[in-house]
Order: sequence, then structure tokens, then C-alpha cells
Amino acid sequence: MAHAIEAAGLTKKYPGDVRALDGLSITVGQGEILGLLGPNGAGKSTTVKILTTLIRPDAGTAAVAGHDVLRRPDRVRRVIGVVSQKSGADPEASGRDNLVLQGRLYGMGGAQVRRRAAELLARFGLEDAAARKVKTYSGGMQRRLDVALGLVHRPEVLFLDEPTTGLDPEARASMWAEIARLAGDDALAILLTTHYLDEADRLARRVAIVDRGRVVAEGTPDGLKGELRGDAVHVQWQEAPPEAPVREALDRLPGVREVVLDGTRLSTRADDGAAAVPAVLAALDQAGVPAAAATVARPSLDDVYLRYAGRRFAQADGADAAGPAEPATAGGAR
Ligand SMILES: Nc1ncnc2c1ncn2[C@@H]1O[C@H](COP(=O)(O)OP(=O)(O)OP(=O)(O)O)[C@@H](O)[C@H]1O
Repeated sequence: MAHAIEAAGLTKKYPGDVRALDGLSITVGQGEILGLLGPNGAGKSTTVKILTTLIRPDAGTAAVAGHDVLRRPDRVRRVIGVVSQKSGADPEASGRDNLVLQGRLYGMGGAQVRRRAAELLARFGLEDAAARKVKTYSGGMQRRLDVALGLVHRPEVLFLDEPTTGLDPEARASMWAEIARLAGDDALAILLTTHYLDEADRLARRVAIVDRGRVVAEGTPDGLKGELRGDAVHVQWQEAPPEAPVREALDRLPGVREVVLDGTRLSTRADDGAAAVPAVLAALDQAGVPAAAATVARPSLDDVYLRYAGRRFAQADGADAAGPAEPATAGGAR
């Protein structure tokens, strides 16, 4: 089997002429986490629905664990685990009963299913809460149970649709560790959809950036960031400056390129960010548009997204999904 997941040229239109997928292609190998990264509405959930046989594409092909999703959906369903955005657990039942019921749905018998439930409760740190109703669980515990439910029947391929949305930092970190173990120790192929750039950066061996229904960039997080030459320089104003003098000032500076002005914030790239900051600030001062602060950062996935999608991730997402930038050198803040 070449790949655990192989999708090529997927297209999908919804009523109202919404083109959710526009020729999307991805592959995921065994033991690999592919991060499908994109803002709200990019087409991530539609991709997962097609690969998990919930909906059919208008065109394109897809196979999961070697089974064609259109011709053998029954086989696909037996080898996949799906953890969707909305919890599938019964809040009125205990964690253990939820796991046992799920196992029975997959045809697992008495002792076997109880053993598997106990194993998963231990693995996900839910032993003490095993007999409690799920509605009394914290958000992090519920999410861990959701992942355990997706694993009861020992799938080969796991789909995790935004697994950490709404979790606090501690619960996110423990979920990340568990997901990494699933790909590492258990050699599961994992398709992880997320709109958190830092999550993709941290977890995924490869990232596919999806914008408007297609993959616009693909590679390892470090590889994608490494393709962006030089440093990212971010400039901040108290109030949005007029665009023309800002652009004219920066156009004249050698080594400064790819200027994107977005309200009070400007992003640009420079071969040597630390050296460029004083020149950038001086040029803006001279042009009558003095900035409040400037910082230098190593390129982030947000910068990668900006390069390929032509807009900032958070701007497309309508939320601060990018997380804080990681400053490598503090520039001339003032
Ligand atoms: N059943 C549907 N009917 C009509 N339009 C739909 C339907 N489902 C999704 N869409 C639209 O298709 C596009 C892609 O949606 P999709 O849910 O795949 O995006 P997403 O990347 O998963 O976003 P999110 O992060 O919000 O889940 C969006 O414009 C969405 O509004």
C-alpha cells in the first residue's frame, strides 16, 4: 500500500454555487501526521467528510488504507477512526459505558470490549472518572474520551477534526502529546485538521495549507518556513497610517521586500531583519509616518500562509488563530 490516505483532484460544490473543494490533493503515509491547515470555510471538513465516506465528491478520487472511498465505503469505515468537531459521546452515560457501546457497534464482544475500554481509559488518564457521567467531565477530559472512542476498534487511519478547539493550554498540551504518541508508537496515519497555526507547526510532520478549496502549499513546517528567505519584520502603529508614504518609504530600502500593510500592522521581509529595523524606522520617520514599534521574527507558518494565500491567516479566519509570533530578536521598539 503506497499511502494510508491518497486523494487526488477532489472537487465539491454545495447548493448555492459554493465551491467547497476545487481540486484538492493530499497524501498521508503510515505513522505520519498531515496537518490540513486553513481558515474557516477553506474546505477542511468537506475533505474529511469525503474521506470518511459521509459525502461523495463531484469529481476526483480517494482511497483510505487502500480502499476506494466511493467503491468500498464499507471497508473504509472499518479501518478508520473519526473524531469530529462535535463530540459523539452520550453525556448521560459514563465514560466506560460510552467506550463499551462504541466497541459493540463495531461487533466487539463482552470481555474483549471491556478490556479495550479499560486500556483506553488508562491511556487517556480517565480511569478515576470511568464511572462518572460524561456531562461531569471537563472539556479536556471530554475531548480525550472522544479520541478514545475513535480508537476502540483499533483503526489504521485516524481523522481528527480540530481536536483542541476550545481547550485550555494545559489540556491542549496533553492532547498534543497523546496525538504524537498515536502516530509514533501506534504508527497510525493521522489527518489532523486545524485552524491553529501553532498546532500544525508542533504536531504535523507535513502541513498542507488549504485556501479556497485547494492546497496552496505543502511541506514540512520547517521546510515551508525555510523557503521564505530572510526574516519577517513587523511594524506597528497606534493608528493606521496612509498607505502611499509607507510604501514609498519602504520601496526605496534595499533588501526589504513583500510589504503587506494591514491597518495598523505592516509585515515585510528582509535579508537581515535586525539590520533592517533601524533603516525601516528611520525611513518611516522621514516620510512623516513614524511607527510605534518594530520587531524581527523568524518566519512563521503565518508568513508562509501570507506568501501563498496573499492574506494573513488571522484575517482570513476572522480570529487570532495564529497565536503569538515568536520573536527571535527584539527590534527597535520604542
Ligand atoms: N452542507 C453545506 N451546504 C452548503 N455549503 C456548505 C455546506 N457545508 C459546507 N459548506 C460551505 O463550504 C465551504 C467549505 O466548508 P468546510 O466546512 O469544508 O470548511 P472548513 O475549512 O472545514 O471550515 P471550518 O474550520 O469552519 O470547519 C464553506 O464556504 C462552507 O460554508
